[in-house]
Order: sequence, then C-alpha cells, then structure tokens
Amino acid sequence: MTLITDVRLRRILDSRGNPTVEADVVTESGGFGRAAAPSGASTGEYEAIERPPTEAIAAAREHAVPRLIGEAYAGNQREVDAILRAADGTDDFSEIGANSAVAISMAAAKAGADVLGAPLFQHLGGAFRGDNFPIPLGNVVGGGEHAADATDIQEFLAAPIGAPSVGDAVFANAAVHAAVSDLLTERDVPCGKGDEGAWAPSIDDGEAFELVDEAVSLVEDEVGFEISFGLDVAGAELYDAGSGTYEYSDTSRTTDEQIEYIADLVREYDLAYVEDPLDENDYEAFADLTDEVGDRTLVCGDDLFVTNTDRLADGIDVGAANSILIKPNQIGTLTDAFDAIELATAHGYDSVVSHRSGETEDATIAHLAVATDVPFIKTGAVGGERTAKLNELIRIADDAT
Ligand SMILES: O=C(O)[C@@H](CO)OP(=O)(O)O
Ligand SMILES: [Mg+2]
Repeated sequence: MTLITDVRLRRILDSRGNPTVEADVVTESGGFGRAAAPSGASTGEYEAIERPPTEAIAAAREHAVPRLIGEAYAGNQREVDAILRAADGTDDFSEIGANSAVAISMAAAKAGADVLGAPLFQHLGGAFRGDNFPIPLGNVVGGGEHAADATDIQEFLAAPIGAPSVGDAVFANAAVHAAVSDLLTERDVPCGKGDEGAWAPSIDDGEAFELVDEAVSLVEDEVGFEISFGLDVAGAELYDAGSGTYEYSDTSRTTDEQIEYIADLVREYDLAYVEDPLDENDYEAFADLTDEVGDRTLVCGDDLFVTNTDRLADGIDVGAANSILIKPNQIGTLTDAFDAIELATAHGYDSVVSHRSGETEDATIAHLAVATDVPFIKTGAVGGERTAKLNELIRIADDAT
C-alpha cells in the first residue's frame, strides 16, 4: 500500500524569499506527503551540501526519483533514506543536494503516515514513544548572521522550563518576545526583526542580557512558572582561525577567555542552555566548558556536530558538550537524524530538534521532536513559518492527550 508511485519536486519560497525544494510523495493506495527543505545562514562547515534548488531538483529527478518510484515503500523510512543515499553516491549529498534529499525523506514519512491513517509523530515514534512534550526554546533577541547591526551573540532564547504544558510554554515565549519589545520602546531603542522573528536591536550583548533577563522575569511573574533563558552563540561565526580569537564588536577573546566568559554568563544568568559557545573544530574547548558548567546547563553542539553520528561519536569520546542540535537538513535524511538522536540518548546526551533561519510552513520537526521524546525544540517564538511548528505542537498535544 505504501509503494511509492510518484515523486514530484518543485521550487517554492522560503521565509527569506529564497527558493527552496518542496517534494510531494504519492503512494499506490493514494497516500500523500508533502515537505519542504529549510535553509541555514550560519551553516556549519561540515553540513551536508545544499545545492541551488534548480540543480538539486534536476539531479534528484535524474538519480533518485527513478529508484524510488515502483521500488520503495514510503512506510519503510530506512529503505527510502538508504535509496536516497545510494542514488546520491557521496558522503555529503553533494550530488542530489541535501535540500532535495531531506524534502523527499520527510515527504515519504508523511505519505507513510497518511496511508496508515496515523499522525506523523505516531508513525515515526511508534506506539511506545514517551508521553513527554518538548519545551520550546524561543528566539526573542538576536543578531549575528541573522541580522545586521545587532548583537554579536546570534540568539537569546526564552526557555520556559517550568511550563505545565506545551501550550503554556509557547504562549510564554510569545509573551517574552512582546515584553522585550515593550522594554525596548520604553528605552527608545528602535528595532526591527531578524531572520527568525527575534528582535534585532542595535545594542551590545551586555544590554541584551539585561533586557532578556528583565523580560523573562516580568513574564515569569505573570504566568507563575519558571522561565529561564539560553543562547546560541554561533561561536564559529565569531572565531577567527588566523588569530585564534573570538572577535566581538568591542573586544576579542582567546579560547580560554571565551570559556570563562561563557561559564560566567551561565552562572550569572542561570542559563538553561548554551549552543555553540565555541568554534566548530574545537572539541577540546567544548570539553573544558562542559567540565566546568555541564552539570548546570545544556552545552549544545550545532555546528560542532551537524547532526552527524561520526562527529557526535568524536564528541562523546572526549566529553565535548552534553547535548546535540538536530537539524534533518544538516545531514540529509530522517534516518540520519534519528540515528543521531539514538546515539546521543545512549550516551546521556540530550537532543534538541531545531528549525533553520530560512524556513517554510513545513511542520515536520514538531512531529520529529514529539516522536523522539527530546526535551527541547528550538523553533522561534513568532512569525508564520515559526508558528507553523509551534501551533502544530499544540495540536499534537491536544490530539495525544
Ligand atoms: O544556528 C542555528 O542554530 C540556526 C537556527 O537557529 O541558524 P541557521 O539556520 O542560520 O544555521
Ligand atoms: Mg546554532
């Protein structure tokens, strides 16, 4: 019944107005799945390769589609993804593009779920998945590669760790986002939004910490549960390999100074989460920081691990970080993303499923996060392509309980 009978690929718009790949997968019994690839701006050096959509589509039509139609079963995700890998023939999807691969992989999963008549999270997670829901990390202030003339640190993320439900958590993040705007208005700081819908004021990182801390406290008092916050430093974007230093607008830090700076921030603001605090090649520095503050916060590898089990295994060996960011398009298929989560879990690393800065209305990651029982999902706080996932989480919770 889930035999794939058609795969259609097209270019659609992403949230930055750039083209991206959308895939439709149709099965013998009329099952249908549609999914679209997201796209990063602060991409990791070791990510699978995103090709220009026109090229990715042409290559996938030539190499992958004929191997799927009449051959693969959408209900058998590992088979579909193995065929995508074999059809591509490279380690990094540079032939058919990770954008074509991930769109087809996710569309096949949705077609498989459609045939079964099950919601996607149920199809992916099975009957014995846990009954936890991920806490959304909401980007409320940001800069880096996502906005010009704003903070050096890429993302300040509200983390409603005490929220009694997904819905409460989602609304709390939106309230923090609104509170930040009010505080900026009070201070006469004009400001627009970055790529992920976070406020992108022209203030320095120190001011942003004060601002987010205050916004979080205000909302915490209102809602009556604990809200912390966290960061995506996107350290690789700040790191200058030539000088071996982290270059901020107003200062420069050696690796040791960067470790101390981040550790101090974790302690001072009781940060729940710190993503990519260090360069993507520096496992050792990640391990040192994890030694220092890993018992009180999540030290998460995004550009460090790129959802890649080999890189994660290297990190596990040396104790670099204690959690991994999971972005299916960084590695190319849902199978690879699942394998990364499984390896992480087996070694006591938490997984955080994540959007990209360039997104579409596709809500697959909401289902992936629930299916795999991860503790956190990072998918923005406001904006249509972000609320597509957040609202889907609310629906899933409503559906499952
Ligand atoms: O660095 C990140 O974690 C992501 C998403 O927030 O950004 P991008 O998609 O630009 O890599
Ligand atoms: Mg990141």
